[in-house]
Amino acid sequence: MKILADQNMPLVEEFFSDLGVVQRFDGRSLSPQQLIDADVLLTRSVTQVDSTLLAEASQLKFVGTATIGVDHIDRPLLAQRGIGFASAPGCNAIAVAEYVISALYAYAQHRAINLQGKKLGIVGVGNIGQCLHDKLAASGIELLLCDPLRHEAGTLDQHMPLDELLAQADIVTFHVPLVRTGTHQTRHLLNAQRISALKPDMLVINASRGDVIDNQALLNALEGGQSIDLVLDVWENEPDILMPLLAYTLFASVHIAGHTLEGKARGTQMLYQALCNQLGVEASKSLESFLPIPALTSCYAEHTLSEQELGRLVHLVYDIRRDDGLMRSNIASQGFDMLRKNYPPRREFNTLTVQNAPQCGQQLQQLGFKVVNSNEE
Ligand SMILES: NC(=O)c1ccc[n+]([C@@H]2O[C@H](COP(=O)([O-])OP(=O)(O)OC[C@H]3O[C@@H](n4cnc5c(N)ncnc54)[C@H](O)[C@@H]3O)[C@@H](O)[C@H]2O)c1
Ligand SMILES: O=C(O)[C@H](O)[C@H](O)COP(=O)(O)O
Repeated sequence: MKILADQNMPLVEEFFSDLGVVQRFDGRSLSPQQLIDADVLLTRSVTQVDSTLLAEASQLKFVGTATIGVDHIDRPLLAQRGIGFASAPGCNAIAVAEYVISALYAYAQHRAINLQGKKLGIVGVGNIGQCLHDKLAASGIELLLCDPLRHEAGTLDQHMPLDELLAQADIVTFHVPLVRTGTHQTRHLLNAQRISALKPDMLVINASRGDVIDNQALLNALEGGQSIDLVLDVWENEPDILMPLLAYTLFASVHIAGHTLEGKARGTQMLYQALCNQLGVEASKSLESFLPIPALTSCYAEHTLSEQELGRLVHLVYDIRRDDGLMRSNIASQGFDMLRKNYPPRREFNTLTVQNAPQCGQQLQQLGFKVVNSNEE
């Protein structure tokens, strides 16, 4: 069996080599000819899987994308051709939620403000939005939620319509899928009209898909003097992004919010499990055995942590300013895709154990850290 896999997908050989021969490809330049004798295609978000790409793929039995987003896959086409499909829902939800939390603490430090008492609007309360909500539940930040689909389905009581949320929130973060048409279209959800109505100095975070915010309208507003704090991980038209927008961002990154080692590895593991399931073989391998030991595994809290100290702990594991610096300093010389390819290792909060933290243990645990009291060791 020939398994074609994106070169930026980790651990493919470790998981899949017992099932077939693994061959790697460049996700942006995969051609229909490369798929002629492929049985399995494993992609990331940069490959458009459509009728053009699959024109000569007569042997293809399975397509997997090691991502949460599926807007790059023509799923009706796969169903029509009887090709099995799997994505990796939730694989990097923790990573994206922790990206946002790192952004929040860095923003608070930058503006010399407290997050406690601020209102954070979460737009899209699926795997990522819910994970962010749960991590921040004991933070003292007031959480406003917007998800009309969950509200209509009766699974979210606390829903607030988007325009009301934007009027009330101090910070808004987007976690919706990219939907290009229909009643719940998310393309340009934050459009020129909504941008112009934003409260002064509002913090806007986008780690969903670039097209969710009208980038040109945002740039026009900023060039026109509107004051918005911006954290952008995703951009319209990646990798050829609207470069002038970069200068107006507080923190910017190259679509890496989900790229913890754990998040990417979980994506590969989920595709391995789905393919094993389709083939009717046992999925015997697990990612725990493949992940390296983190550099920092434990620290000691002497007393209850203040909000600023909590921020320092968050940034000990992941500081968004590292990624902002990487993008700002290197985008011109290396380009968007090369920075993504060479993204340095990043771990999740639960790789750090905080000892002796009884007073703030609940908040730390909720954020995702491991907590032990000294007398429990
Ligand atoms: N930056 C990154 O690295 C990165 C990583 C992972 C995922 N993503 C993006 O984030 C998106 C969300 O991920 P998820 O795992 O939470 O997906 P999900 O499907 O679990 O949740 C999305 C939620 O958005 C809601 N929604 C849909 N349309 C909406 C609208 N118009 N207004 C408000 N809510 C709406 C849905 O009802 C759903 O609950 C993905 O589709 C992907 O595009 C980005
Ligand atoms: O939808 C997702 O899961 C993310 O956007 C994903 O992490 C994108 O990263 P890529 O697949 O391009 O590496």
